Amino acid sequence: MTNKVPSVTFNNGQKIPIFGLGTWKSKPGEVTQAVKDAIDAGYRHIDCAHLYDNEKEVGAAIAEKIRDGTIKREDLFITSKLWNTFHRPDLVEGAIKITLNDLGLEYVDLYLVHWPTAYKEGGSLFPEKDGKIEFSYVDYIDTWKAMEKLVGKGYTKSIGISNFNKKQVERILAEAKIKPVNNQVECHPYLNQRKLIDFCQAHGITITAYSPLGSPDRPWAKPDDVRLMDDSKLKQLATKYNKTVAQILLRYQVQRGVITVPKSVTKSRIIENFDIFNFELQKNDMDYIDSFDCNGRFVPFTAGLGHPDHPFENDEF
Ligand SMILES: NC(=O)C1=CN([C@@H]2O[C@H](COP(=O)(O)OP(=O)(O)OC[C@H]3O[C@@H](n4cnc5c(N)ncnc54)[C@H](OP(=O)(O)O)[C@@H]3O)[C@@H](O)[C@H]2O)C=CC1
Ligand SMILES: CC(=O)C(C)=O
Repeated sequence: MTNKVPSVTFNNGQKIPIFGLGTWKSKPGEVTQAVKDAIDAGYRHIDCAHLYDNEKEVGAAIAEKIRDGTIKREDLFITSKLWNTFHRPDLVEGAIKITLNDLGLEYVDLYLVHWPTAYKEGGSLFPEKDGKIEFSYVDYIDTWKAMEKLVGKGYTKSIGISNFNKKQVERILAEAKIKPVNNQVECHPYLNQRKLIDFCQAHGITITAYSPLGSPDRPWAKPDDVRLMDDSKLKQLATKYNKTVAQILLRYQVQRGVITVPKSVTKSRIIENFDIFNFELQKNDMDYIDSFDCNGRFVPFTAGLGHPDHPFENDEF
């Protein structure tokens, strides 16, 4: 295995390792060990969010790996995300301070607006009334202006967006003093996001692929749902390259210049997923994988359905 992870350069000159560890659904009791295992394996990029309810335990791993001399803070790239209940501009600084306090850090490297859709502020992360999510209608442009202030205050090196569609990215670009550096979106062969990637990259916005393995542990998965990692065409490619399906899926992203953050709490898989920098998919196989696109979303964001800013309801991409 090689520890040489290429990086991608943002429009502000900051570099992000093209490969990192996802932490959604990683239980507080297992994520500290997973992050330590990942750092020991060579990962230097961890993808976090207030929503994941485990930032304290991620922070404990970071602190331990700094304490034992494996890494310095500046060797790491830490991303976190502003949750939907904190979109009101006066809540944004408080939200990042909670995250920084939980992670035990003075700054994050990248802070993303998690979704363009605001929820009712103040209480539960999924505020509900009569079985429906209670929305708020804060314009994400106003949220973005508050995000911009976080950079000047040193709480984050860069700011970006997540789950924003083309029209929403265009609106941000038209208003921004600081351009987003990154749009983190679901991306894998069944939803290859070619159009959104081309659009964002043309405007200097990098893409991070979330759920690159098809998120088999997503809470709403049903037993007979399609499983990306069971795809027979991907299995054939894995055999051809003497790699696993997961490694083919991850290599596909990094080879097209897309940052990716697979989640695992299993040490052997954490090591396996990282072992993708010593082989190359042939151009015809990259094109073949591109042809699997079928607008297949594993994270449809039903908790935002009906919100005027829902990113997947009305627009082509
Ligand atoms: N911005 C956003 O809105 C979103 C961001 N994300 C981010 O992206 C990350 C990754 O996406 P996520 O949805 O978690 O799903 P992934 O596609 O990364 O899949 C994770 C699942 O795959 C399993 N797995 C990992 N490696 C292997 C392997 N080599 N072989 C077989 N199974 C494997 C894991 O199991 P195990 O852990 O048991 O090993 C887990 O069940 C998230 O954790 C989060 O950080 C995700 C969704 C939305
Ligand atoms: C996992 C995640 O980031 C969601 C559902 O917003």
